[in-house]
Amino acid sequence: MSNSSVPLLSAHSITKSFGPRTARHQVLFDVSADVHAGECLAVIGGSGSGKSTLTRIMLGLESADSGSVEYESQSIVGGRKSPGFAALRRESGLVFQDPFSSLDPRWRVAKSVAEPLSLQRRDLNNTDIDERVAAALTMAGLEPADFLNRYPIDLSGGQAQRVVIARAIINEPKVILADEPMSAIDVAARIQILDTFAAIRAARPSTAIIMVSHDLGVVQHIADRILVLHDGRLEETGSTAEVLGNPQSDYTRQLIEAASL
Ligand SMILES: Nc1ncnc2c1ncn2[C@@H]1O[C@H](COP(=O)(O)OP(=O)(O)OP(=O)(O)O)[C@@H](O)[C@H]1O
Repeated sequence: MSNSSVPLLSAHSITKSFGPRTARHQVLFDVSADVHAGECLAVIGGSGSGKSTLTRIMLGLESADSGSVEYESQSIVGGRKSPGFAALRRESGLVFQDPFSSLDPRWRVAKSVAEPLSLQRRDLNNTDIDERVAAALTMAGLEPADFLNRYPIDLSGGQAQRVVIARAIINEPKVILADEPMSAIDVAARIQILDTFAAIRAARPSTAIIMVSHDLGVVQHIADRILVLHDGRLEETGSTAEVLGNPQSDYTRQLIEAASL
């Protein structure tokens, strides 16, 4: 983990509501969060506690009602007009729960993985792109020769998620959001997804990962720090050892007990 005290990505006092003006439903209440280069931050909490909403706001995929978000000390609030937004878009990778909804069923794996690179790096020729696609697939634990020409329909859920991860890392992002990346994958294949994140961290130690997860076993394995959300409020945050070993709130204790760690 980086020693830098300036976070790579930080959100301050975020509030967010959904629904029409007459029936607003507030889902985040003054939540602050940050992640440093090289750090894996896990965001945990019960269903509907606001984990996805908070992390989507941090990655500029959703706007907050109030509060601020900064990427490399530059605001991303206001979308494309803000100074940090384009850099964050360019330098982030996204992995969601259902890999098949992230892949175009008409595209072979090679094209899906290459697309973000082809869009951003017009200077690269096809040989460079092919090499980087092969390297990303290999980092994701997939043998390029076996997978480059497959369509999504020819992939298991775990393989499809590793293709999505290869696509997410092809541009060497500084930050990766992984929102429940294992919950739609069968248990036997989850370890390979975890191994993929471990390989990314080993190969690119300055990459920050924000992982939303219900699975405290996974969190215990991969996270440096944990942020606990409870009904849209920050319950506690601390190192993985502190939060899991010595939780400060009853709510966190209940989550840990339910996970039988
Ligand atoms: N686009 C939306 N429109 C309306 N309500 C939304 C929207 N997105 C999220 N919500 C609501 O906001 C609340 C928080 O949702 P969010 O997905 O952030 O929680 P979560 O902690 O990630 O939940 P889960 O673990 O079940 O995925 C929920 O009540 C959800 O129904």
